[in-house]
Amino acid sequence: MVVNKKVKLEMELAANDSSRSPHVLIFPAPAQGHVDSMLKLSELLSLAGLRITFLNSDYNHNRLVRYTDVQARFAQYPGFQFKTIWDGLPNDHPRSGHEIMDVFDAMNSATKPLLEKMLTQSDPPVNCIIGDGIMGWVIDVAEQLDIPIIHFRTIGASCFWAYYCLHDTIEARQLPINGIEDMDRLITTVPGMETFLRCRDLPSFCRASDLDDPNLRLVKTETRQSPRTRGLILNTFEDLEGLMLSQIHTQCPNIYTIGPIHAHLNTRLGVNGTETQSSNSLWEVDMSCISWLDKQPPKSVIYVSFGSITVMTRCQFMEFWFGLVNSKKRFLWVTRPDSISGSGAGGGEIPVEIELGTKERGYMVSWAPQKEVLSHNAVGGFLTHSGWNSTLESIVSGVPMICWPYFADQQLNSRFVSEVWKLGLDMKDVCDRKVVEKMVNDLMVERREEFVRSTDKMARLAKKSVTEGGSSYCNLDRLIEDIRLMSMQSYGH
Ligand SMILES: O=c1ccn([C@@H]2O[C@H](COP(=O)(O)OP(=O)(O)O[C@H]3O[C@H](CO)[C@@H](O)[C@H](O)[C@H]3O)[C@@H](O)[C@H]2O)c(=O)[nH]1
Ligand SMILES: C[C@H]1CC[C@@H]2C(C(=O)O)=CO[C@@H](O)[C@@H]21
Repeated sequence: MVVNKKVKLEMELAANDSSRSPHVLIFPAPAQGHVDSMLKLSELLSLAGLRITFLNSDYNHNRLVRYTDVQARFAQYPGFQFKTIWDGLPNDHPRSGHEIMDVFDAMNSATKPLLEKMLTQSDPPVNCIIGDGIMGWVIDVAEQLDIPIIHFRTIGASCFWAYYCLHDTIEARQLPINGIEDMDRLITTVPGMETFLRCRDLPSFCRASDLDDPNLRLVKTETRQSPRTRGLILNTFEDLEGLMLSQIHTQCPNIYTIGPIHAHLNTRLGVNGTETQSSNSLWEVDMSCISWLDKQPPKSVIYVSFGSITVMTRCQFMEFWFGLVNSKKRFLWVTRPDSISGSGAGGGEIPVEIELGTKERGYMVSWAPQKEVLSHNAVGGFLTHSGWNSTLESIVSGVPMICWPYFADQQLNSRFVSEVWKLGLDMKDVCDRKVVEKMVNDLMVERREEFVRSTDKMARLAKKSVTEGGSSYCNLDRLIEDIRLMSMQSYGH
């Protein structure tokens, strides 16, 4: 965006006058990975003096205030406020596993009219909306009320691009996938990924045999909405996803890569990554694992966590458990109370060798301070579901990964981790104790040096991007300037 001298002067004046500074509504999809990164964006913009309303679902907000200090933390920003809205689901809906997908239809019908009303009545008026890129319907509301809107998509650029190309992939009849035998076929319709993207690496929704599957339709259609907005914010950095970003650029000319956002926030707050991180968790954080880690030798522990949505069967859980114990490596494992599905969820007999091995070398918690764990000196590997935030947090901490993707973008992220960035191993579509044992040993011992070379390098690049003069640092400054400019144009609205 080109800013002339007069506008620049007005912007500077507005920046010094908080009552004139832009009022931005930030609205994430109601899930941990979205709330966390968009709250971090809110803090970054609050630090720059913008007035922020963070719109959270009632359900998640109750959990956020119960388990964190967000209210006290954000009270230091006079222009910041929380507002809440109904996500359209009953309170007892699980909101985990594949059932999380119910929220998108529910929001479209129940939340949309509530948002319209809230925006119409907002005092001060909202000058700019930063909406979650998976909820395209917010653009309709913004357009109707003539409010500028920017998208924030919380997944990586590579998955965004694969979603964007779904129309072409379907048109070229490369989907649907024809059964298990077809999983290793190369997909050639995503420019930049022709040589390594197999059917099994496509986002999980592409596994549907029916091309009208509502989840496939959701990601395909919503991704194509972003060019309607004033810009696209992505939690990534140039050195990681430059090639895919240049592809996206052909469709969305105004991209702001500002990630890794957790590291970026640390830079702007002037704290280093080793200090205790403030939490935006929707679960109670169990800090006891840090004292346990303090007693373990350097780089000896594999950290195991499958994020906030993954659900697995009891049988899969036991394969992981046996694999970890049999690897003879130390492990710290996050097992959310709602993470085991099906008839075995209530528990069962635990073989004695598993119990003993865990007592000797393992530690389990229901929710960990993940960023702190990953930057702890005792942690040498991460067995992850490849959620985008976890992937970035591991990259910043220089920790190699074993990927066991569950759904959505995770199947694609894990391919990039193993095949493109060489930051670890991909265990997708397999859940077998022998494979777990072997991969843990490969990551922690046999192939350690090779992975550490790449993880160290990428960690350095990630940190560089969020230090003054780095690409993400400059892009955030540009975003702030553009929001000020956009808002000036919409004053009087
Ligand atoms: O014990 C834990 C476990 C996780 N986390 C945090 O929870 C977040 C999890 O986010 P992510 O790794 O992205 O996984 P999901 O919670 O599964 O996130 C959803 O949202 C992401 C962003 O869109 C997508 O990439 C994922 O596929 C999708 O499942 C991370 O910041 C973790 O640090 C903790 O703090 N403690
Ligand atoms: C529940 C998932 C469906 C798609 C969303 C998403 C995206 O923006 O594509 C990423 O992970 C999820 O949390 C959402």
